Amino acid sequence: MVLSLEHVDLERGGRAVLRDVTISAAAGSITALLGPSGAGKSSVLRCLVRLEEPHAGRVLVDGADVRSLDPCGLRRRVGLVAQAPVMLPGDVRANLTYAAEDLSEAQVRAALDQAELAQAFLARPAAELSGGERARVAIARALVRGPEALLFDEPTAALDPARAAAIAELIRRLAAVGLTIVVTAHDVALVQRLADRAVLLVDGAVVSAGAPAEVVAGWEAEPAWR
Ligand SMILES: Nc1ncnc2c1ncn2[C@@H]1O[C@H](COP(=O)(O)OP(=O)(O)OP(=O)(O)O)[C@@H](O)[C@H]1O
Repeated sequence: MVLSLEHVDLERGGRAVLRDVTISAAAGSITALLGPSGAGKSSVLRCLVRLEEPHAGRVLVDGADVRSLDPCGLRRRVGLVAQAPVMLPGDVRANLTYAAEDLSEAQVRAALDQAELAQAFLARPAAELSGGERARVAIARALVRGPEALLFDEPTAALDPARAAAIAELIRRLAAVGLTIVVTAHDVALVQRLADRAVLLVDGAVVSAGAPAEVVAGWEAEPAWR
């Protein structure tokens, strides 16, 4: 699935959050959105699943304007893994199937496998999970409907380096099976290790886009952005 924003302007409370943003993420690739806090990275993800409506421009999923798609159908095809995933009371199974009683056992087990969690986790109380395990449950939850793309908001921000590396490898494997991935990050090491392409956003505008090493070098050369 190809995800794109074309000349998107987004405002909140009369303030410009995204300014003429054009981004395209190729099928089966990993695109990293890099930039300072408040640059608009999460807002790009929110536009892609239509949690935000741009004031100008278009958001396209495989060439179709998201406004022409049923929002529930869109969110089945494009999964969002939030920055601080909320675990609901109950066990991991309940966390995977809430508001989705029609899911089959096979779908639940496949999502757990893809998130590289043992099936025994299904019966574990979600409240008892470690940070890394929660991250994987959140990924399984986003995978359970068989999406074509996954959006990650700072997937490794709360994890220690070893767990962060493991989640980065998992994201790589998901792209390798064809999922289109867009990930927001502050962490330049993660961007370089993970992404096929990087986009630097500053104050709501795209400042540079291209090979991760080049985009990161531009970011590091400008201390005011960090
Ligand atoms: N619910 C909201 N209401 C009003 N303004 C908001 C809201 N959420 C975010 N903003 C503002 O929109 C701008 C972009 O926020 P966004 O979360 O997209 O940035 P970000 O680059 O993802 O930042 P971070 O790295 O800190 O998560 C910021 O100035 C932020 O203060």
